[in-house]
Order: sequence, then structure tokens, then C-alpha cells
Amino acid sequence: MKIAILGGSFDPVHLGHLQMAHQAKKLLGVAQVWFLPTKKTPLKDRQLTNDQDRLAMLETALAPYPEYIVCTLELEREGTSYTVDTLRELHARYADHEFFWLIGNDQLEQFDRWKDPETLVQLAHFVCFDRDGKSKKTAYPIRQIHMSPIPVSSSEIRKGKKLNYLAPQVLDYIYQHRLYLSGFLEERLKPKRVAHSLSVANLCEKFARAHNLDLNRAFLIGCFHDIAKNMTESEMKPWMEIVCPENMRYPCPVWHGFVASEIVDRIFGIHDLQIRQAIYHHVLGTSTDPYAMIVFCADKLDPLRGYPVQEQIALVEQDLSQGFWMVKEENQKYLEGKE
Ligand SMILES: Nc1ncnc2c1ncn2[C@@H]1O[C@H](COP(=O)(O)OP(=O)(O)O)[C@@H](O)[C@H]1O
Repeated sequence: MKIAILGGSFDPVHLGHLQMAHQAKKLLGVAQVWFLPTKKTPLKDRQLTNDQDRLAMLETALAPYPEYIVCTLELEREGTSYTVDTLRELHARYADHEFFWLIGNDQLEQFDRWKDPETLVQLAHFVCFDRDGKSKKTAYPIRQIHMSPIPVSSSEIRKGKKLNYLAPQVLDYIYQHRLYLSGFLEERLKPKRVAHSLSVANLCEKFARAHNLDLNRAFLIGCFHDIAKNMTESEMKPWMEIVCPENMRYPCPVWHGFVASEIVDRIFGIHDLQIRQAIYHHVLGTSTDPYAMIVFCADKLDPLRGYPVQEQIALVEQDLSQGFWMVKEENQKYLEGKE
């Protein structure tokens, strides 16, 4: 049987990877495409997301395609994953198969850094797909196939960019398992604000636990509540014009909550009305929805602010409504003092 193999970190798997598989099926006449997640890649020094999560994301992305199969051979082997070892093992296990090894053209450029490239090209037909629409020169017998480039990389996804290039089930998994969230925040916020957001997320979760609410929803609200905080007035203006032009009468420092509520939906693909609403109201405390009260309190009572907050935190855990009104009153006094 003809088998195409796509090896990679899949951290996470995205539509670029799927497109390579679709093209391989169509153009190479292979019966199956095996996706082979690597344990430890010799050419990247970054610590990969744990095997279990990368595998679960692959399985969910491939579920609609019965002829796409996850091959865990490299995950089962300890140490650095060298393709030459993998191909030898594949030949030993499946003597009758003919293998096509798929790579993107970024890999073609560094093919002589792979271990034993001469042996590799004898063990499989190497096939290279465009990532950027450009042909690359190579000394190796590697077939190059042009496809309309799918302009995305896993590293962009890990920064919270181009999330629309993920299968929706994979994006769901990312939020359910809280993967890459610090990367999403670090790309848009200063380190102190990232620390505050994660600390608020933890406190939101603590409050949610005390009141039998959805822990992950509360965590995500905390995580993203300040995602627009670094935006300038002119950057926020077009968002405000779409979302809530009537709120432009508020001073600009208040806008980031309104803008963030739209950004979580449109940029981060979080289509959850309660999350959006809680973030929308978090600056002024204008909603008594439980999630909105939670994030309002958690934001003001973040231990990283350095005030003694333990008693107030305990009150919010005990009685959300009473805690909320207490925090709101304290905040009002603070704001009046500032005027
Ligand atoms: N958008 C894309 N278009 C074409 N090939 C791609 C694309 N993204 C990844 N690849 C190829 O898929 C293989 C696995 O890549 P991987 O290490 O998982 O992801 P990434 O390069 O996105 O971080 C590599 O050979 C890579 O060149």
C-alpha cells in the first residue's frame, strides 16, 4: 500500500497540515496519510507541549477523515526523534508499504541538517509542499509540489494569531485544557499585565468553585478581561464604533472592557455570551450576572496588587452578591478619592 507520512511537532495541528494531507491523497495516489507526532525534534530547541495534548488535538482534528491516521511510533520511543530511525522501523514493521514522506519547503531548505539525508531519500520518496509559493533549490532527489499556500504556522497559533486556521474542535480543546494562554497574553500585554491577568483568572476560578459555576469559563474570563488594555485610543475607536458607539461618551480608559468583549469573540474565537458579557461589564461592575460579579471582584482583589485582601476574598467566596456590593462600594470610594 502507498502511505504518505507527515511528521511534525503538531503543536498544535492546523489547516496547513491538513491541506498537505489532502494534496498528498489527491496527487500521489496514497491510500492513507499517517500523521506522526515527534517526541523531541533535533532542529527545534523549544520545549514542546506534552505528548498527550498534542496527540489529543491530532486525534480530534483527524476524526472526520478515516484515511488519516495518527502513528505514535516516535512518541513511544524515548529521546530525540530522528526520521532515519523512524523510517527504518517503519520498513521493518511494514515491509510491503511504499512510503512518501511529506515536508514543507522550510524543511527542504535545511534538509542537509537532518540526520543521514542520503539514506533518508533511499528509504522513502520525499515530497515537498510549498509554504510560501516559492520553489527552492535542493541537491537531493525531492519532488516539489505546488499548492496554494496556507499561510499559517503553529508558532503563530501559539501566540494567539490566525486561530481561524484551526479546526474548531482543536480550538475548543485548547481552551478546555488552557494551552498556550500565556503566549496569547504575552503577545498583546506587558509582563506585569500578563501576571495580573493570570492571577485574576486563578481567583475567578476560586470564586467559581465556591459558587458551583463553570470553572473553565470563569478562568477564561479572568484570562482575557484585560486583553485590550494595551491598545491606544485610535486602535480601540473602530471597535467601539462597531460594538457600542453609545459608550464612547465614557472616558477612554473604560473602553478596554467593551473592546475586549468583541476581541475574544472575533480574534480568539470564543463564542460564549456569558464570557463576553462578563468582560464587557468588568470595568464598571454594571452587571449582576454571577460571572460578571466574579471577574469584577477578582480584578479588584487580585493579590498581586499588594493590598491586604484576604478578608474580602473570603467574603466573596461566602456570599457573592454581598461581596460584589462591598467591592463596588470600596471601588467607588477609591475613585472619588482620586478625583
Ligand atoms: N502552512 C503550511 N504549509 C505547508 N507545510 C506546512 C505548513 N505548516 C507546516 N508545514 C510542514 O508540516 C510539517 C510539520 O510541521 P510542524 O513542525 O508540526 O509545524 P509548524 O512548521 O507549523 O510549526 C513540516 O514539514 C512543515 O514544513
